[in-house]
Amino acid sequence: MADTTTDRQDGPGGRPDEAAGGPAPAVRVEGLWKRFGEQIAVGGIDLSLPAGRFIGLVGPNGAGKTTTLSMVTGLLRPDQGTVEVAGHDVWRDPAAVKSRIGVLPEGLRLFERLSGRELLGYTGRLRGLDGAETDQRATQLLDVLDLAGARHKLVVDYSTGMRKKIGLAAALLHNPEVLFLDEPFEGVDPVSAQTIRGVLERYTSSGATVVFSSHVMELVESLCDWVAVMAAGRVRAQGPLTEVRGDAPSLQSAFLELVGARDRDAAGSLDWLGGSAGGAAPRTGSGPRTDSNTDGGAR
Ligand SMILES: Nc1ncnc2c1ncn2[C@@H]1O[C@H](COP(=O)(O)OP(=O)(O)OP(=O)(O)O)[C@@H](O)[C@H]1O
Repeated sequence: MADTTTDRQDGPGGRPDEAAGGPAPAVRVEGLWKRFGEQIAVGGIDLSLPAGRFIGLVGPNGAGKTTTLSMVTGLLRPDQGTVEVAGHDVWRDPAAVKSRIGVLPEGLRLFERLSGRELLGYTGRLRGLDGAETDQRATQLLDVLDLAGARHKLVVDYSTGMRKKIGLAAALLHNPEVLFLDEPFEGVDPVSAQTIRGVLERYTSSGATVVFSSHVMELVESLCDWVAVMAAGRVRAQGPLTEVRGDAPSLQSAFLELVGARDRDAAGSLDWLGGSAGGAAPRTGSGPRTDSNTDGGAR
């Protein structure tokens, strides 16, 4: 399992000078801590995420991904540690960082009473873009993200997937250097997921950086060329995808091993759940069920 940031693998957005130690990392985190009462959400992590990559931040529920992304993007103050994004200290120079990043946070809050088009117009003004530029970019983003037909609909009436897409459009409008996405594909149908994917690939191919969190290993494996694995508030591995995966048959297997979940057979104890093994007889009537199955049928 690797912890390297310099050994470039082929993938979208590759920069040849990186291997020579060229550009600064997109994100550098040192000794980052966050506690909520007794709970250590993030326990002193170091991260160095290279620029120009498609980076996946993965980990089981409660691993500390959202807390980390919130601290990295200036939404949550760390207890300890430093964060630099695009060479600027997030907590000492927040304006410099915020002008260079786009964020699609978890539990995205939007201005619900604006239409999608108005939301982008407002975002453009907040970002200091001139009207004509905002108009052009907004029209293109709405079109590419298949929201043109819903541009006059109020955001409050958007579906989950539409909200993700308008949030992504708002995060991309000012063409940030680094884009942070917390679970961007959650609740998104396969067609919209493909659209989002295309937009992100286009974005990284011009040298920009995407950092996104996800639980879906297949997705991370197919999209990312660099991954960081978190569990219980710590970073278990970080590096090029191929190195983190190592000899494992898939990122999923490597992930289960890294987070220590391989031997868990929690479902085995639920022997009352579902049918019996070997194709249970369908339940009929209201009589008692006979469970001859003793190995759980869940494996
Ligand atoms: N505001 C909060 N108050 C108290 N505890 C919190 C708070 N935010 C997060 N935590 C705790 O910190 C830990 C890390 O949570 P976090 O949301 O960062 O994990 P995650 O990896 O994003 O999880 P998931 O994949 O389920 O979204 C969890 O134990 C969580 O309960």
